This record gives sequence, structure tokens and C-alpha cells, in this order.
Amino acid sequence: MSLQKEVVFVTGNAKKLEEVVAILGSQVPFKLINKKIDLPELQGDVDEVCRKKCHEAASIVQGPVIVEDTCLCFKAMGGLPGPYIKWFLDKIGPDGLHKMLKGFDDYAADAVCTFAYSAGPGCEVLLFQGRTHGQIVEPRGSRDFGWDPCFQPEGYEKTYGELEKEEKNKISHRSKAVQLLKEYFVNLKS
Ligand SMILES: O=c1[nH]c(=O)c2ncn([C@@H]3O[C@H](COP(=O)(O)OP(=O)(O)OP(=O)(O)O)[C@@H](O)[C@H]3O)c2[nH]1
Ligand SMILES: [Mg+2]
Repeated sequence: MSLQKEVVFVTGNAKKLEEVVAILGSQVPFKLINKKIDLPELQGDVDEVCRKKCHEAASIVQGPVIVEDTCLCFKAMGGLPGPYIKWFLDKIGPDGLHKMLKGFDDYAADAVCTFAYSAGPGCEVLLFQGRTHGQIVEPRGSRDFGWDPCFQPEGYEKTYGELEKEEKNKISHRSKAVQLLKEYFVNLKS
């Protein structure tokens, strides 16, 4: 694969894009272009949501695309809200997410990031997933990005919202998934 291969990252979320660009750094075997489109998300488990999002993106872009879907899965709720976290967050915010779990008294959660890549319309969709285990806590720290202030990764005393951006990007669900995506493209090249 040529170093100049262009892949379009279709996302309506500027914060995601910012993190992906920071994590990827300059040593990437493709050129990432962003298209800001809020794709329709059909219901299903995260793999299904991602595959459908990716098909939709490839048919709009008519070329190689990456999409990403982020889930926040509460153990006490059998993995929900999962891919529907955006709507919960919009309505009740990070404080509400913590309150939701009070009745269960189990605050364990997984942050899951799934990238889907397709070389173009009609092509196979490949998935790359990263997962970080943690706890849902009373919000602390920056409210810059989604549920960051109420997610405390395992082994840390700070929430994602309190960690420096570089620290979050070293251990996050997103960085693990980006790493797999990067490895795929590096291996394609060699
Ligand atoms: O605190 C956070 N730390 C993160 O690391 C993170 N990653 C995503 N999110 C939020 O979780 C929902 C996912 O929904 P989502 O994957 O459909 O994203 P989206 O609709 O905003 O963008 P996209 O689908 O156009 O790419 C949205 O509310 C995002 O803002 C995060 N919040
Ligand atoms: Mg979305």
C-alpha cells in the first residue's frame, strides 16, 4: 500500500477526531482525512452498529472509510447502555449515569471503542476493538468530552476527565483500538 493512501474518517464528533489524530501521531501508513457526517446508527449490538455505519459511510464517500462507535457498558445492566450511551448522556449527563447505578450498587463498567474499516462500497468490513475496564464514579474533572468525568479506569485514582489528555490517550479504549488499526495498515504495507 502506498504511504499516500487516503482513508476518510467519517464522524460527527470533533473530540473523537482530536483523540484519534493525537494517538495516531505522524507515523501512520495512510493519510487520514475527516468528513463530518452524523451517520444514521441502526440498532443492534456494537459490531452490527459499526458494520452498518461503515457500509453507509463507504457508499457516501465512494472509497476507503473508517468509522468508530463508542460504547459505555454497565456490568450491572448486562452491558447497557452500550451503543446507546449517547442518548443517555444527552438526557441525564454524567451525574445521571452515576445515579443510575446507585440501585444496583455495582459500578463496574467497560469503555469500548470499535473502529470499522472498509476499502469501499461493497467491500468487506473489518473491525478493531479496544476495551478499558473501570468504575462509574461521581463526576470529577473536565466536562469537555462526554462521560469522561464519570469513568475511572482500573488502576487509576483519577477519572478520564482528571487525567492529562496524553495520559488518557495512553490507556484508553480508543488508543487500544487505534493500535490494532495501525498494525493492520502497517502489515498491509509490508
Ligand atoms: O467521555 C467520553 N470519552 C470518550 O472517549 C468518548 N468517546 C465517545 N464518547 C461519547 O459517547 C457517545 C458515543 O456515541 P457514538 O460513538 O455514536 O459517537 P458520536 O455520535 O458522537 O460520533 P460518530 O458516531 O459520528 O462518530 C457520544 O455521546 C460521545 O460523545 C465519549 N465520551
Ligand atoms: Mg454516533
